[in-house]
Amino acid sequence: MELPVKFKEQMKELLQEEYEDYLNSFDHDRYYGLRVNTLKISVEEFLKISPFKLEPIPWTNDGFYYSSEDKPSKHPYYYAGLYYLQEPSAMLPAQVLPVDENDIVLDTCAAPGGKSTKLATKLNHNGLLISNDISSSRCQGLLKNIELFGCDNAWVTSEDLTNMEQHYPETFDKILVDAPCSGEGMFRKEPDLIKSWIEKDDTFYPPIQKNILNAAVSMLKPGGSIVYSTCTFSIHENEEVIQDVLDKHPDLHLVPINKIDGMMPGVNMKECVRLYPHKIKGEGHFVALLVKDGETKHKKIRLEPSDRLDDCVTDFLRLVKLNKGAIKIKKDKVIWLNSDFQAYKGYRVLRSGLLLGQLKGKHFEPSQSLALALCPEQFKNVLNFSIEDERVIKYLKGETLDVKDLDKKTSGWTLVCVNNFPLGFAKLSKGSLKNKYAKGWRYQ
Ligand SMILES: C[S@@+](CC[C@H](N)C(=O)[O-])C[C@H]1O[C@@H](n2cnc3c(N)ncnc32)[C@H](O)[C@@H]1O
Repeated sequence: MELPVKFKEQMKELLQEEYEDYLNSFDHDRYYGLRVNTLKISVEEFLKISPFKLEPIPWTNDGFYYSSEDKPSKHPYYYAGLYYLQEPSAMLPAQVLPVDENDIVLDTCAAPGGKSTKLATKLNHNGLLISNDISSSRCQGLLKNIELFGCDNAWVTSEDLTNMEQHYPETFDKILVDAPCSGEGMFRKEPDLIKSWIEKDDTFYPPIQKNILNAAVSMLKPGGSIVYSTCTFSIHENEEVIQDVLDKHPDLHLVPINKIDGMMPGVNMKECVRLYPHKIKGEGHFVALLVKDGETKHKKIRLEPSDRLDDCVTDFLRLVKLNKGAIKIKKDKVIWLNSDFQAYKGYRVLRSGLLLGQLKGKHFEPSQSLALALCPEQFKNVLNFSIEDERVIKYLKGETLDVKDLDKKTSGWTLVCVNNFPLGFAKLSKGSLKNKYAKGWRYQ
């Protein structure tokens, strides 16, 4: 891999005698990481059923290295949302943010959802997660990952963060800013980033990062915490951005992040963490944790009453045991809400809570997101395949299946599971399974 001369000079100045070790890290393959979805399964239970050989990632409680020969994205457990595939160093920022279960959390630059899905596991179905990203195309992937993970307490929104600032002063208990950056830390994993690094000089990202972080800080409640992270080494995009926000907000201070073996402090900012590929088993990253002076208070949630529901929705809901919340109709969509968070006019909201399903004329079709947010005990009719059953992949491909050997009696809406983990819905009739697995989610 040919690194740009200017980049090499910068790294030499930054790393001094360690520079050669850094260059040698390019001779080593990148590392592959998987993070267990503790909304669906404990780490302990996952390790018992894991089809892959896993080795713990030292800085997370739920992350593991897997081998490049394994293909976890092709396994039915991936389709059941049991894990997220994430570069190991990228697991650190959300791990560091101290989320409490009833917090209102904002993930400012969230797509495709690596860190949001971790924040959702920390909330454990409580509180509220606002997962936002300026790019509406990247938000489609974010939405799918939020749904696959079975998050029922998340909003997915697509807004320039600096537009949100004036509408939500001191609103969020915890905020993550995983800022857009020049990506120097990912050159080994994604060599294509080198091209865009050459095109943009080092004055491009810092003003964007400073604007995003300062906007985020103004939306943070007193007593709240904020994590700023990038996957780059540039001091202009890391320590200088932190210094700028500290200068502008005297009520903000840095909190030291525990350094595990191989983690380095920030440059003249010992509280922060720098991850280098020659020091740890992962790619390059920077993480800072900041706290705003004061005391956070959780306000009591006042849910609006549910809307009047069509008979077809009421009939379907007799099959489901939902947790406490309000059911709202938005055009043809039926949504379950557990928060009283309000959107301002013009705020682009892709999802506000859990999509239960859609009205199609006089019929109600339950959604893929509902199936993934349930556990089998919450649905009346369940059809469970064993992990070895070849019909699992056929179901994920959208095929109609003969299931007489498993169930001859059930008719109507059925939750299809693998090893008791929901995959999607089907309609059963006399042992024949009419597939309702969402088209855009199918196995390829
Ligand atoms: C490093 S990526 C985020 C990765 C994500 N946090 C994850 O873990 O999967 C940075 C993101 O910032 C978004 N972004 C850039 N400028 C933004 C802005 N002004 N407001 C909100 N999001 C922005 C980009 O679209 C991009 O998806």
